[in-house]
Amino acid sequence: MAPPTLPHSSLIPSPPPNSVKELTDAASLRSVPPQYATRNPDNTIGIEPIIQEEIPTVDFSLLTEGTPEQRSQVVHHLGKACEEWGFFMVVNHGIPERLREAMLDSMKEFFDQMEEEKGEYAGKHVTDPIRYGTSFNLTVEDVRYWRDYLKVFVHPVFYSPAKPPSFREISKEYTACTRAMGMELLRGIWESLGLEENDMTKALDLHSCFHLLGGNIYPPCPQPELATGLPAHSDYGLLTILLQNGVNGLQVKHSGNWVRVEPLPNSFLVNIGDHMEIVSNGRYKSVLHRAEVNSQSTRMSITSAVAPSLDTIVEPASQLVSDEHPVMFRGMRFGEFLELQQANRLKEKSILDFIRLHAEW
Ligand SMILES: O=C(O)CCC(=O)C(=O)O
Ligand SMILES: [Fe+2]
Repeated sequence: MAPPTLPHSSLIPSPPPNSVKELTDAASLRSVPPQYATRNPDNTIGIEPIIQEEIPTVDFSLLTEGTPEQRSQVVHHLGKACEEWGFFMVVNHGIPERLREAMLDSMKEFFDQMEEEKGEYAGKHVTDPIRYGTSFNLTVEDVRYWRDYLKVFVHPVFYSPAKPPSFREISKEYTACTRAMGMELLRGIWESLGLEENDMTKALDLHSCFHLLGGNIYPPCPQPELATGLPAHSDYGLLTILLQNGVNGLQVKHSGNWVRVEPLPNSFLVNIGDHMEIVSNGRYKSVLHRAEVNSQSTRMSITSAVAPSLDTIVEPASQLVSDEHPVMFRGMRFGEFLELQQANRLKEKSILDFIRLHAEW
């Protein structure tokens, strides 16, 4: 990939910044440093079109408070959204707007701290319960992505950074609400596969489910056409519930095209993760998504990944395996999958492909 043309002063070697925030706060940048130039806008070969399309919407209130007919309709709709998109918007979820705003504000306050303060959590390993960093995994990447992150384990054991002071209480409430929503969605999704709810809780040990709260910040970028917020990847969990700060940038892959996501006000975005693809024996596939950056506004997203317990060996549900649909994946302990995903380059669905036994049907 040809590097972009840079002004002479940018060629003086300097230590790489600790974070994109540090890089962009320090000076008014006119161009992106070479290691962040992950795209070549002149190379149009292989670039897929980006389109606008309506994303499925799920009315959560009908799942929890609807009549039996309404519930079965919404379960059917949910199943279709999982099968055709692996991605949907959730409306009427009942999580107060003040809590969503407070979570975004508190996450912003975390990123606004001095680098030394955040550096306390500069985790080395995926099993560190609080991990602050930049890009995806600097030890295996030779490029940098235009995002900083915070990842916090919030279940089965709840952790929180000590600062900002509001973080603990807000993230506790926020994660309890999103986990409850995630469990309800999982019940509906499981039902849409014709499976018993109890089987799911047992098979995936959901009482001890692994829940990770993530924060992403994508500061304004002087050359957004050269940089990438996050490259195409799937998430490892069962479901990811995403909230953004009103600045768009997420794209999902649908029927071979990239679709720009413009969420409805007050909605959450939900995507299917690799472990749903595994347990459903490939019926509901994890969706590729990526984040682009822009030159105007700081984008932030908060992710809640709900996953099996770390010690569960996840394999396809036996009820979904038949002569016609042979077993698609070998079983793997969820914790091991997580370590593999986090220790390698972020590249599409490469970790899922590692345990795949057959080509997709
Ligand atoms: O910021 C976004 O919209 C996407 C974030 C994401 O895909 C992730 O954290 O895995
Ligand atoms: Fe993701």
